[in-house]
Amino acid sequence: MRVDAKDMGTDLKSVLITKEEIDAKLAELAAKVDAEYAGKDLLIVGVLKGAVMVMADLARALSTPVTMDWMAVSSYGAGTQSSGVVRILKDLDTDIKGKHVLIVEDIIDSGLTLSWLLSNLGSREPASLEVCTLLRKPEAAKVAIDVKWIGFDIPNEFVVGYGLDFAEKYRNLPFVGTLAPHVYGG
Ligand SMILES: O=P(O)(O)OC[C@H]1O[C@H](OP(=O)(O)OP(=O)(O)O)[C@H](O)[C@@H]1O
Ligand SMILES: Nc1nc2[nH]cnc2c(=O)[nH]1
Ligand SMILES: [Mg+2]
Repeated sequence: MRVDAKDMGTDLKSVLITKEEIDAKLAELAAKVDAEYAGKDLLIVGVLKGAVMVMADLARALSTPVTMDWMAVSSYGAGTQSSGVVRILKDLDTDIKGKHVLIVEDIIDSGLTLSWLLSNLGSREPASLEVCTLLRKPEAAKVAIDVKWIGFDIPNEFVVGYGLDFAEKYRNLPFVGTLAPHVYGG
């Protein structure tokens, strides 16, 4: 069965990226990651909770054997504005010193979460540290963070689905969509 915007009642405004487009993009990204880490041990680190779907599908699209770990962070801010102050809610289970580490994210928006993660994980002396994100918004393209693999550059709209939530809902949609204004009080 195929879920589309109509199955969401009136909550969704549109489907921005279909499941088929996500699958094709992840296959493309996985081939690049495979090529980069051929013959190396790779640890992929997912940032909870949004990156759960990307981690699960990217990992299965890879030919490279990987180990997987997770971090959960919360960023403080006033209202919807992120301040860049980040707190670790769940740290990695493993020591990454000397390991090849790939951070996997669902979305980079202001880039503050990722900047903080790169500096935090970078200080643990991994052999290498790179980032793969499914989505990137225009704000992030302006900040100087080195993101090696990007799935889709998307417009500055609030998106949900495929791991991304609004008030913890919509994470299990198989596609990425935009919300109708009435859902978020717009
Ligand atoms: O570039 P930024 O402006 O920092 O925003 C991106 C981050 O925000 C979202 O996570 P969130 O903190 O909402 O938690 P979640 O993954 O549990 O939904 C998303 O999954 C990224 O981790
Ligand atoms: N769900 C969701 N979370 C975000 N965090 C930063 N940008 C977004 C977005 O567009 N959607
Ligand atoms: Mg997240």
